[in-house]
Amino acid sequence: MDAFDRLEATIRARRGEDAATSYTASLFARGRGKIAQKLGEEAVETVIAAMGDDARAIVPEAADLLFHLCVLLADAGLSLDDVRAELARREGVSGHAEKAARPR
Ligand SMILES: N=c1c2ncn([C@@H]3O[C@H](COP(=O)(O)OP(=O)(O)OP(=O)(O)O)[C@@H](O)[C@H]3O)c2ncn1[C@@H]1O[C@H](COP(=O)(O)O)[C@@H](O)[C@H]1O
Repeated sequence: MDAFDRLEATIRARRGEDAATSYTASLFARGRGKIAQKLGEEAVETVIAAMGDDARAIVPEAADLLFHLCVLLADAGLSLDDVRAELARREGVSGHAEKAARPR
C-alpha cells in the first residue's frame, strides 16, 4: 500500500468523525462546495509557488493540492483507482493526437 492508498483510507475513515478534531471531517461536514473551493485555493497557491525562484517551495503546495483532491474524490464517491484507470486508458496516446481526434 503506497502513501496515496494510506491517505485515501484515512480520508474515508474520517467521514462522520468529529470535525473539531479532524480537519478532513470538517471538510466533509462543510460539503462539496467548500472542498472544491479549498482545492481551487491550493491550486492557486501551487501556481504562485511555481512562479517563484525556489522550486522546492512547490512541494508542500502540491501536497496540499493532492490532499484536497483526494478529499474531493472521496466526497464524490470516487477513488484513486478511478483516476489510475483513466490514466492507464490514456497511456501511450499523445495529448496532441487525443485532442485532434475530438469531435468538432
Ligand atoms: N495530508 C493532509 C493535509 N494536507 C493539508 N492539510 C490541511 O489542509 C489545511 C489547509 O490549510 P489552509 O491554511 O489553506 O486552510 P485553513 O485556512 O485552515 O482553512 P480555511 O479556514 O481556509 O477553510 C490545513 O489545515 C492543513 O493542515 C492536511 N490535513 C490532513 N492531511 C492528512 O489527513 C490525515 C487526517 O487528518 P485529520 O482529518 O485532520 O485528522 C492526516 O494525518 C494527514 O495524513
